[in-house]
Amino acid sequence: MTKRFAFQTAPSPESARRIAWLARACLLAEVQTWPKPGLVSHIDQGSHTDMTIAQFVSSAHAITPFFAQLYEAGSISAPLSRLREIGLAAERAMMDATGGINTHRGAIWALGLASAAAGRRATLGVPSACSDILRQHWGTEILATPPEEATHGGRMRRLHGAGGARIEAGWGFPTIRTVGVSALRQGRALRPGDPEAARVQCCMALIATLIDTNLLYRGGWKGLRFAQRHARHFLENGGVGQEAWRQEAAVIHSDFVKHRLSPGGAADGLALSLFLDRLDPAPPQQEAHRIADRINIQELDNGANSSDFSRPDLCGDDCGILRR
Ligand SMILES: CC(C)(COP(=O)(O)OP(=O)(O)OC[C@H]1O[C@@H](n2cnc3c(N)ncnc32)[C@H](O)[C@@H]1O)[C@@H](O)C(=O)NCCC(=O)NCCS
Ligand SMILES: Nc1ncnc2c1ncn2[C@@H]1O[C@H](COP(=O)(O)OP(=O)(O)OP(=O)(O)O)[C@@H](O)[C@H]1O
Repeated sequence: MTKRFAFQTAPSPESARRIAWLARACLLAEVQTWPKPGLVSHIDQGSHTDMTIAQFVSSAHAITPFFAQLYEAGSISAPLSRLREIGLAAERAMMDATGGINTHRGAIWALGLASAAAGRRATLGVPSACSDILRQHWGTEILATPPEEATHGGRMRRLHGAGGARIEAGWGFPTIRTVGVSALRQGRALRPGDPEAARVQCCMALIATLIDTNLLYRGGWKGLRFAQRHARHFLENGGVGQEAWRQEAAVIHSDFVKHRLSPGGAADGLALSLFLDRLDPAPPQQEAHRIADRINIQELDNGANSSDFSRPDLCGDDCGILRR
């Protein structure tokens, strides 16, 4: 008999809010990670002259309610066209919050679809991974959607045949699941008690593996290979298990900045890895390194039970992501 989750009917608005808080916590944890090669953080702007951490924080807060909407839409099996409407509204909120800077477009897409899948799973009451639910319910529609013409990703698809964020989502995030989430858990095992180190390990593993359309756009194949080689070298030398891991990662960060390289796909992948790590069950052999298989209601509440997503008194880490 199939093992069932606690709720098998329509999930509650409270569950939708918790998913949204979790998504926001993952976005804030991503940006508050240093050194991430070429990327914006609380320490510096990386390879970006037009983005600061303040914009990422404002953007994360502005888009939070849309993850709840996507969860609710997923719970009633809304078609991709409906998810798209909500996703585009989230993009507009992001642009309003940042003064027209694209901070989280890829993240809205990835965490948004994962939120919808979590809603669908809650209604079905099955123990499947959200990424499997995404692939089974919306994968075909996602893969059939023509690539955007005007975006960097669309151009990279035409020029280089790179699949980018759309293909990764359509297949149920295979790279994020197999590389990102595993590296996060490996990082925790290498440096227990240092969650930032685990996030750096995850980011490096994704840079080493993804065909990141941001890297391709800014650096062409040469830039992408340069980035992958440096990240691979870091991991082969022991990753965050090295004594001087932070200094090593900082040198790579400076090299990326020198070449204006920015692995935005890996940044989004880090946020999504944190999200899926909390939502999807771990393979049995990794169980020992897991803190929670599913959302821990107590921890998520963390003193915040308001339905107002914009409350300034909430630090944003309602899920304890930064402490794990
Ligand atoms: C598909 C999206 C990502 C736009 O397509 P685009 O061609 O611009 O994708 P592109 O490959 O450039 O990626 C956009 C962002 O994804 C990230 N990314 C880049 N490469 C990768 C990769 N290999 N894997 C995962 N993410 C990646 C980067 O942050 C990048 O900036 C998406 O923004 C979109 O279609 N939005 C419309 C709203 C929608 O349909 N939403 C659905 C529900 S949320
Ligand atoms: N911490 C981060 N630092 C930088 N980029 C990030 C970070 N987190 C996510 N990203 C992603 O990287 C992308 C930004 O990259 P980039 O600035 O190259 O794209 P763009 O704004 O589309 O292009 P450009 O600024 O070159 O015109 C965003 O889509 C965002 O999703």
